[in-house]
Amino acid sequence: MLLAIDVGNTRIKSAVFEGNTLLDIAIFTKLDLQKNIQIILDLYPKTTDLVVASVGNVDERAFLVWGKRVNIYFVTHKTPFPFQNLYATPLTLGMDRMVLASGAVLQFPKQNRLVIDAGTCVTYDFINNNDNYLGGAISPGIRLRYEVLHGYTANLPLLSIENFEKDKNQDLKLDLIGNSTQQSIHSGVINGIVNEIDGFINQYREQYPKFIIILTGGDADFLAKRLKNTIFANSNFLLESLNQTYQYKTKND
Ligand SMILES: Nc1ncnc2c1ncn2[C@@H]1O[C@H](COP(=O)(O)OP(=O)(O)O)[C@@H](O)[C@H]1O
Ligand SMILES: CC(C)(COP(=O)(O)O)[C@@H](O)C(=O)NCCC(=O)O
Ligand SMILES: [K+]
Repeated sequence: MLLAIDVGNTRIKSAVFEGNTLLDIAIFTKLDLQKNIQIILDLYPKTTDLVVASVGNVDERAFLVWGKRVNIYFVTHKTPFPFQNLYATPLTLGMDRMVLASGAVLQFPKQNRLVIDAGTCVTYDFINNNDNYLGGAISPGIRLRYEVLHGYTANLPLLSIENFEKDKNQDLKLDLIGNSTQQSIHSGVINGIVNEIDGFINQYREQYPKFIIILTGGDADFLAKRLKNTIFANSNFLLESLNQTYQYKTKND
């Protein structure tokens, strides 16, 4: 059994795998890291490997306490990946984006792929049908958008997706024309991000008529329902990709 750990900028996501089968998931913050890993390893004593990919500021040493019990592997730029990295600054490419690209290549062979990860940031990653990683884009995620509007102005309140869902009584429809400060902010953040993602997809389509789209990250389900483009959301894609990247590395070392 393998425990995959994805350290993002907001949360830590972890999953236990038996081969390719995902058995369990746990999401927690950095403060609860030690406690939660201990709980998972006690629940799944057959875990032999712990694989970590991080873009957050968690010290690698936090994991080493389990070094006697399991093999610990940190995914790095030296890890073998199933694609050629054409990013002009490959060493600054986020480890999460590399793992997503890896999962896209391993799960969807021989096609153009666009991976959209809506987490702290929204990241776009494009890997073409020759398995060349080309790059993509980075923009602020939903929570970040709400927070900067409040943090960098004198008069805007701090709102969130939770206010939005409560205010709108889970209604999927969001007014284009916000008729209050609150509704204007929700329109700007939610309509803004939805239009951004649909707009990106449409622009990619002008250059690449055919590609598959993978939408993942903490806001994937929320966004998938609202996009004009039909997209299958898989919140676990990064964790699944981490498991597959480790299997690929084991075969190619
Ligand atoms: N319980 C939660 N705590 C924090 N963010 C959440 C939660 N549920 C959903 N989200 C959304 O998920 C996003 C963070 O996604 P996530 O994939 O965990 O980010 P990261 O990988 O950058 O840590 C936030 O923008 C927020 O809107
Ligand atoms: C862009 C990111 C901050 C996204 O982080 P996340 O939203 O997944 O927490 C991360 O992938 C990162 O630190 N990247 C380094 C820069 C780059 O990928 O070019
Ligand atoms: K992201």
